[in-house]
Amino acid sequence: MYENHFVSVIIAAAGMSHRMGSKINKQFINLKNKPILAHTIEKFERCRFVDEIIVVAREEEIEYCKKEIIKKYKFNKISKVVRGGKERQDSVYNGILALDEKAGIVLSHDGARPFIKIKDIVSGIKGAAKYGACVIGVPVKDTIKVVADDNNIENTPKRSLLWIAQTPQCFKKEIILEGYKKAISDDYLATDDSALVERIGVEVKMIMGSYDNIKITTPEDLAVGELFLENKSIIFDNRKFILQSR
Ligand SMILES: Nc1ccn([C@@H]2O[C@H](COP(=O)(O)OP(=O)(O)OP(=O)(O)O)[C@@H](O)[C@H]2O)c(=O)n1
Ligand SMILES: C[C@](O)(CO)[C@H](O)COP(=O)(O)O
Repeated sequence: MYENHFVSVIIAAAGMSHRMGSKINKQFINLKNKPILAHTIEKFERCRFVDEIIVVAREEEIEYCKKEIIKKYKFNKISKVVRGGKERQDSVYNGILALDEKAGIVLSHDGARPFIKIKDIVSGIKGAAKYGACVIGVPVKDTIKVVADDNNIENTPKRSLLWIAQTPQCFKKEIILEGYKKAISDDYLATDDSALVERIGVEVKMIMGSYDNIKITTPEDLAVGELFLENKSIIFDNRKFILQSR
């Protein structure tokens, strides 16, 4: 609970892992001997404000998920495991339909983002309570180009305005519900939840997160992920910088 809001988290884990090119769902691949999805769920389990976690899994993986992730790692905030849909948006919507009736704040999170920090989850929950809608993200470091089909560069957006949207994306329940209902009635598909809320005219705040909250998408992300879990530190300017603080 956060300030009388019941906090629900939807973890989307029902993708096909096409870009990983793996036979098994990438979320069941081990990083330091623990499946990626277990690393992810653990962060939300350990966040004291989180009341329930709904895992969205592929229908054929629901039983595996219950046995090899939830039971094995003794997670006890999981209220339901529901089946996913064709797109991430369909999967999150199935999670929304399964929310506890007490839900007041709803977070959506990618099962494939295991390095989320608890402090950033807390910022997201507080942001949703304060503003109604917020997204955890980081400013881009590179210059971004808009490129046409023929590879010609069309334009160069001003970098200082560009942020990478990560998850969790955090909303008051009625706001995310309205965004999803409108998207469904308009047959509108987006790659994140915030876009559905932005298009109904609700302001969404961007909240500074952490650069290590990467999405495990392609094989090189696994190597980076293993490195993060080493908890290696680098020292410069008499400051200690820990690659991933847990
Ligand atoms: N129909 C879908 C598609 C994606 N996801 C989840 O949404 C998150 C972000 O998606 P992404 O990294 O793109 O995963 P995949 O869709 O599995 O990857 P790909 O596009 O390479 O197949 C992942 O945790 C993924 O499991 C989901 O629950 N349901
Ligand atoms: C929601 C998301 O993780 C924000 O960066 C991202 O949009 C998911 O997109 P994908 O196409 O499912 O990788």
